[in-house]
Amino acid sequence: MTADGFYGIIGRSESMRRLFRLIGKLAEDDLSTVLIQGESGTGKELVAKAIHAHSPRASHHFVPVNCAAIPDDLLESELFGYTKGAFTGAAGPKIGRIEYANNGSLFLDEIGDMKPALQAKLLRVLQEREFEPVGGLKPIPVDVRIIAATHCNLEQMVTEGRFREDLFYRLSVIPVSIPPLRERTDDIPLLIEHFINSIGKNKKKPLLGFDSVAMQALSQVPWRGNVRELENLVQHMTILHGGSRVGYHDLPEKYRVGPPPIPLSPEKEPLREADTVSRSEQALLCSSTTSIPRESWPEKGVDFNALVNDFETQLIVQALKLTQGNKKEAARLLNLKRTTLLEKIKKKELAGTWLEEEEDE
Ligand SMILES: Nc1ncnc2c1ncn2[C@@H]1O[C@H](COP(=O)(O)OP(=O)(O)OP(=O)(O)O)[C@@H](O)[C@H]1O
Repeated sequence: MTADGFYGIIGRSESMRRLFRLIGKLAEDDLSTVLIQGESGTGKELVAKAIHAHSPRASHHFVPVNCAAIPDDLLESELFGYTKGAFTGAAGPKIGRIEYANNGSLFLDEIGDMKPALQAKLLRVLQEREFEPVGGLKPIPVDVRIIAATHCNLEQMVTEGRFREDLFYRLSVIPVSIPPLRERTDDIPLLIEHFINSIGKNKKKPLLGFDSVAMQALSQVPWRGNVRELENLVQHMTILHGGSRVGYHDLPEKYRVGPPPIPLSPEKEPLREADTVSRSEQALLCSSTTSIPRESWPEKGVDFNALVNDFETQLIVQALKLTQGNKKEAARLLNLKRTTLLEKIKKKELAGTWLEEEEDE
């Protein structure tokens, strides 16, 4: 496990750290079947690959099969293979993916889409550790670890009679659940940095980053497509804004949720990853102006000046919003001299587009 992830799975949030520890444990018992559950784009295939790579099976094949992408009538021969003459067109025998995965791992993605007849055949592989190819009579022994994944609620499908109960229990010996991205927004800055580097590697003008206002907005997005959606956004922004830094107004409309968030700080330099983490920790502190719970204090302490500066910025922006940009009135609300307020606005470079649009007294 590195500071930022595990086998290429990026994440530092508590839920992801728990997941990495679980994957580590799974390596100790490399026969048990694993069922990975998570919304689309949460990284189920990455997790399956990490389980394989961390296990004693790592030097053998990791064989992925997407049960939803292969037509029903082909899936059986893809998985189990066939003998010569098994059906019209079977001019010779063909090894199936189960046999190809012998001593390694078979990753059955979208297992919820598997038809009942095949579910029964798969159950046999799990119970007997052998199978018959299509058209074959002789069972072939196989030593394969099955890792299944689904975005469906398989338990519910069992209740509705759409998935075999016995197979469900066989598969879910070790259930692994990947949380959706909206429940681990702490990981967003780290993931963005990772994608900026990987997408920008071969680009003349890689993206320089996202400013703190854009980053704040992204932490409020529901991310229905999870990490895949975030990766696509970084790709999209690299094409449009390569060589510069993405601001709130550069984001596609669906990511500009609500009014422009109040900037955490007016700094202009690119947001480094380490800063990003402390900024989010600091934002948490900023939201509580009177008392700060003990557990919210970052281990390495806080940047007092930056926090006070951020809070001052928030107050000024709020006053300006309340007064529709009337600086005289905002100064009155803040009990500041008008000239003091003007100086602060200038120093903080707060004249963002939304402020400029407002009427100056
Ligand atoms: N934690 C992560 N760190 C780095 N990249 C990630 C992470 N999670 C997902 N990705 C990337 O997001 C994309 C989608 O991941 P993956 O295919 O593993 O998701 P999935 O849950 O299997 O999706 P689906 O259910 O749609 O098949 C991939 O490009 C993957 O590399």
